[in-house]
Amino acid sequence: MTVSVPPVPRYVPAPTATEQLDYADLPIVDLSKINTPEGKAELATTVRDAMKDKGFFYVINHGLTPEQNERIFNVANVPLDQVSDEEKMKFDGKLQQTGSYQGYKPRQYWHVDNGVRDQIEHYNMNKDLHRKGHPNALQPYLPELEEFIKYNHFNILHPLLRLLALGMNIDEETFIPLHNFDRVGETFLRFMKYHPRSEDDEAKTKNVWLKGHTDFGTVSILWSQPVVALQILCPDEKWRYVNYIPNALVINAGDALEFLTGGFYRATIHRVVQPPESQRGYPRLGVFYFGMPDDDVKLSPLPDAPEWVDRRFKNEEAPTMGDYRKGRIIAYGNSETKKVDGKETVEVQMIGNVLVKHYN
Ligand SMILES: O=C(O)CCC(=O)C(=O)O
Ligand SMILES: [Fe+2]
Repeated sequence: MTVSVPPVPRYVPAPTATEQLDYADLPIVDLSKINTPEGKAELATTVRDAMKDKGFFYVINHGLTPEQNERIFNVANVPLDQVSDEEKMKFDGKLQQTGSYQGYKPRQYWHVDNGVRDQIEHYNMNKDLHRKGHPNALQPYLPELEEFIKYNHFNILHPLLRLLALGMNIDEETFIPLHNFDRVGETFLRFMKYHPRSEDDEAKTKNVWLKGHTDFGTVSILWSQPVVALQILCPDEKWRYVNYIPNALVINAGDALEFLTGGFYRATIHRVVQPPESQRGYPRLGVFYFGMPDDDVKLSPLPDAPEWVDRRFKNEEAPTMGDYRKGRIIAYGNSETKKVDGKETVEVQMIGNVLVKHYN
């Protein structure tokens, strides 16, 4: 980091889980290999296969040190822990009115299941940090957050988008102009805290903290943290845990990448459940960078994309990223979903012309 780093209270996460759990077997991508032509070619194949076969993979050697990682989790805790409820209300993002993730999402904003509402709080910052104001406690950290956002954008998101394009045998720059840093778009940084829940809530939701969903952008970057609770829906229809690798990133594709590539890459379904016994009673703090195309990008398959097998809409009906993300954000956890015949656990809703599924 080149900016000054003022002191920050330490965030101590839960201890590592002691249980043997059913973990998804996910590939590990060493991003430092991208710096040579041979390494880059090798990574393009690895990333393509990982995304197509598993839908999720880890990234290591992304260039930030374990100390920088620890620092960002300390800073992430500030807007959640060091800001009064009154000030939080002032910076409420009112997502379901604005269709935009900027500001706070308070607890109990979404319906999970059987009348139970969520216990998740987050603070979201647009890639352009200066588009909105921020709580007082966060002010000293804005310069380093700006650096962190740029790091995620240019040193992680863009390189991954290049590898994903190379993996399709198309021009490696294909996705880059769609993910401009300076254009209007929703790509954002999220600090997210899951608070422990009552036994009653766990029973009524069958331990589901965040319902199964696909992300709506192109590439989601999760900064790995120790509380094991994220699960992915595997091809054999079993939910498996994503394991914790210190200072790794967990990467997955969202709807916009599926739409732009005509289904070459598919958005992966994932959810968050109650952590195992050894980590119960602890909060779960997460740091995420959600990449998505600029608002005006039309999400129809690119000219170079292969024939779309499980087509989600006609090309001429493709939404723009702006309209699609607004629709998804406004509807999430708030509007009616319909159970799919014969499948108790799958619910659907229409976002414009796009059928979206939710899973329990
Ligand atoms: O908390 C996690 O690990 C995943 C969160 C998530 O899926 C999301 O915010 O879209
Ligand atoms: Fe997600």
